[in-house]
Amino acid sequence: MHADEAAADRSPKAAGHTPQAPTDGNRGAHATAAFAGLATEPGVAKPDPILVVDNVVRRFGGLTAVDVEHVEIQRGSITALIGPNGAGKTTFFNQLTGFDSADAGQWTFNGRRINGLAAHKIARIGMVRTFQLTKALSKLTVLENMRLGAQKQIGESFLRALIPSLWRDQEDEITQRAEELLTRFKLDAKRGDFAGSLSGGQRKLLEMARALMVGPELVMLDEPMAGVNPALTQSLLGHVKDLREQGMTVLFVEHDMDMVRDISDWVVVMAQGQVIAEGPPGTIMSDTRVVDAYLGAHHDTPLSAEEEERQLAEAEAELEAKAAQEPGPDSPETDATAQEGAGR
Ligand SMILES: Nc1ncnc2c1ncn2[C@@H]1O[C@H](COP(=O)(O)OP(=O)(O)OP(=O)(O)O)[C@@H](O)[C@H]1O
Repeated sequence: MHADEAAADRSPKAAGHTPQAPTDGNRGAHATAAFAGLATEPGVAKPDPILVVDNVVRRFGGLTAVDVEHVEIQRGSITALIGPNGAGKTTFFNQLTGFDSADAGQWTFNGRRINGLAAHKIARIGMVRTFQLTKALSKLTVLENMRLGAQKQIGESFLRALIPSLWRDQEDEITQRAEELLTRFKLDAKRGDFAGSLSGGQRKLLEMARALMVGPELVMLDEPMAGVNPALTQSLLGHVKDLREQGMTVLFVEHDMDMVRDISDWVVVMAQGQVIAEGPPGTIMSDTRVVDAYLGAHHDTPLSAEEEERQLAEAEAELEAKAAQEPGPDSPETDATAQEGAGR
């Protein structure tokens, strides 16, 4: 069996779930169409959500880092999760993927409740994530990192331990899949290098490739562009779009608004732990709630030309009045000050 197929067999798709993604190679257009006509309000229901989140709360002492009432992530789409620093995006990712325990809330993946499940179990059923700071193990080679990604996420089965041939077959499959992914991400030439020798961007690629080892349905990327040099930016963007083309759903946290505008079908905005807005990228970027959340202030509407003129004239008059009160350059006071300064 082809390694890709093997991985797919482990996914919930093989367990009977049938995603409604089209197969005509234009999933971007289909994703956009899926959002057409939706209200751009926080918590709006999606036509075919893969992830549904309800009332998730995470507190750190007196600080409520996450307090998300309801959010749905549309299957087969690329959804961006944006918000100012400290909005709670990473903490929210940590709750959903089992890397931290929420104080309250429940969420379902493909209709199955997964709150309370351990991170590796969530990964095994098809929901994986990458980290803001890459977790590649620097003293292991690129290939070993890939293989470890699969092993950790697939886990040890009783049957596998009992039947050595089954074990070897799976080892071969894992290596084959790792090699294929490394080729796809143009890291094959680096397979024997220590992960620690890779550039920031290559590490991001390795992390993304490693996440794909389990054949996931939902890929969650935490700031995929952070620390990536411009030469690799396009390549990374291409890989993210490619995930959607292959039928996966992508949810990513990002500060780079060019990337958000370029690749996302839908944008969810968080501020102070809550979802404050949702909508298509074009609409969201001009939403005053979003602008306010980012700039942390309320803004006046732009000044009219007359008002601008009036305020300028007022400021100039004020400056002139101040200058008239101040001593001139030839005054004795100024000379004394100048001599004082020269002696220091
Ligand atoms: N382990 C922790 N202990 C205490 N406070 C924490 C912890 N993790 C996060 N926080 C706090 O929770 C809030 C949300 O942080 P979080 O990192 O989730 O925000 P973010 O939106 O991902 O920010 P950024 O865009 O800067 O990564 C912040 O005020 C942060 O200081």
